[in-house]
Amino acid sequence: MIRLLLRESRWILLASLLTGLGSGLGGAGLVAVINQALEPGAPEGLVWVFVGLAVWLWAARTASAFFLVRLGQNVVFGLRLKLSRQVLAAPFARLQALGPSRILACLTQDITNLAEAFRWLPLICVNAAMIVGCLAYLGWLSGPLAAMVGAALALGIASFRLAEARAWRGLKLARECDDALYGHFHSLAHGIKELKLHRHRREAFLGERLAETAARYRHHYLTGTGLSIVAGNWGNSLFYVVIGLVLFVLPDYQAVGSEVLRGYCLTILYLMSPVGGLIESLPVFGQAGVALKKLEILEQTPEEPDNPAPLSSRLFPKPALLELVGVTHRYYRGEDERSFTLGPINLKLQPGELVFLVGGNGSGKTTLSLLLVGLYTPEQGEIRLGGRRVTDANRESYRQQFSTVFSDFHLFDSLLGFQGRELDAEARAYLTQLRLDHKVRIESGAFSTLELSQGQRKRLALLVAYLENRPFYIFDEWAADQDPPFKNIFYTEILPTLKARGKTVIVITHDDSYFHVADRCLKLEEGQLFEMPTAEWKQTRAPETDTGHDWGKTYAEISL
Ligand SMILES: Nc1ncnc2c1ncn2[C@@H]1O[C@H](COP(=O)(O)OP(=O)(O)OP(=O)(O)O)[C@@H](O)[C@H]1O
Repeated sequence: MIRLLLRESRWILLASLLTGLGSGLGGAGLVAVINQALEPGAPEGLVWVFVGLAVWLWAARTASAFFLVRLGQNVVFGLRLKLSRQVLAAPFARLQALGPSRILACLTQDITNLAEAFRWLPLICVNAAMIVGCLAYLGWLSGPLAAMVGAALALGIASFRLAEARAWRGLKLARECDDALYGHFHSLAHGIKELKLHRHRREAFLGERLAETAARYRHHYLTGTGLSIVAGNWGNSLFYVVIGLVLFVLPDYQAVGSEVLRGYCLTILYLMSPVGGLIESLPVFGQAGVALKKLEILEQTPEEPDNPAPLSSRLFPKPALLELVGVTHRYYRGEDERSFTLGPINLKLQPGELVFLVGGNGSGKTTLSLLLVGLYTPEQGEIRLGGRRVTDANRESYRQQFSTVFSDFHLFDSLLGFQGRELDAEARAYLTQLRLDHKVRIESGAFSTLELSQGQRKRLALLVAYLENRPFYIFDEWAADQDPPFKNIFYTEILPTLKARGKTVIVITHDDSYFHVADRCLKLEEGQLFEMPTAEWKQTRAPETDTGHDWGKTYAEISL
């Protein structure tokens, strides 16, 4: 963590450490002054030294705390952005393997634990400086007495180190439970309907899952922090042993004189507060250490090369032929489970082609679409666009050729990443066409609401895809949530219009009554891709539906 701090801003750190040290030494000086004031015949001007030291202590403590809190927040801010960037730069398959719960736990819990440690950091510095100052004063009072206190401190530290490994293990196990807890909270938030409607399921979820994991967390956390507290307090109590020894057991030390003994006892009692503060902070730092280790999972995730080329200098020609040559993708799972392999896939998609992709559940349609858009990297074979091979160096640019609405799409509350003065007007025209104008308004690129039905949300996602205006479109079962009139509009107006604009459109669908709309129908069976014979799908007829709509005309009017 210190390395992290140093990297962020070594000058603020240095300033805060110096002021922390100053405040600690000021505290020790204050004890010396108090001790002197208690002696008969204390010098007259001592009161001004006392006032000066008190003011200095206040100023140094405030400055040190201010510097370190600021530094801590800088680090937390930097870490939040850095880790979010790292998540965005990690390969999609790796993020899928990590799972959302682990990523969320890192981005929230671990950063919070680090922030908590930074909150404690100023106190640690002040306390450490105070301990050093008090020890120096003790040394000045009596060398042998200071050696005894030093020995008690060393014994305390050694016993803490003995317990530390087990304490660390407890905190680490507690942190592992965090990942599972986030998974349960995710189920709680997203499965609320299913849990409310089924009493036994709800009780099993609460009792067997959530409570069990939360109890495991509590057990490991208490083991971790409990050991730190016991070992730390044992170290602190050693000071009483030292005071008792000197006052009642070792007569030689009584020979040093009552003033020295009083100063000695006073300083030790004063010393116990900073030592106690240090002990209290140890579990917090233990947790921060565990958090840093966990964050390494994200930090060590390989990054995809970022291609900063502006969109105007696209690497791929338009319109372009998209080719998949011997492309495969495999999901690796546990030894005992059957793994799924897609491909080898050989496929050519011409510009302006409208292609339907069909197949049973689990046949590999979504996997193929993830390969097509460049979110998965082919394990074997290659993808070519306009004759140019897609590689790590140009994959980022390649992905910018696709507009998608996946079945698990996400809607942002505004048109992020879009520019242009006509944006609102264009978006509003589409809202009207998508029959959403009575539900959603768009102001400065922001949607007034996302509280919509699933079918309406999908229409909004379609609107975003339209505005993107890219050469390739992929819709994953888009029409599944649409009412019959709008399903008809989608297949008979929206898709042909996109085709007419020269877009290559891939539609994953089970709507066999609309297959005739397509130029080609591809079928996936257990990861193998076939071209369906035209006779099998060209005869299909759409159900009679009056839409009262002319999408093609509107689309042309809005003119992307
Ligand atoms: N992230 C993953 N990890 C491991 N296996 C996966 C993963 N995603 C999908 N699979 C497996 O790959 C196979 C193909 O899945 P895919 O989602 O591509 O099918 P699909 O044709 O889109 O199915 P559906 O019509 O149900 O959406 C399935 O057997 C599935 O179990």
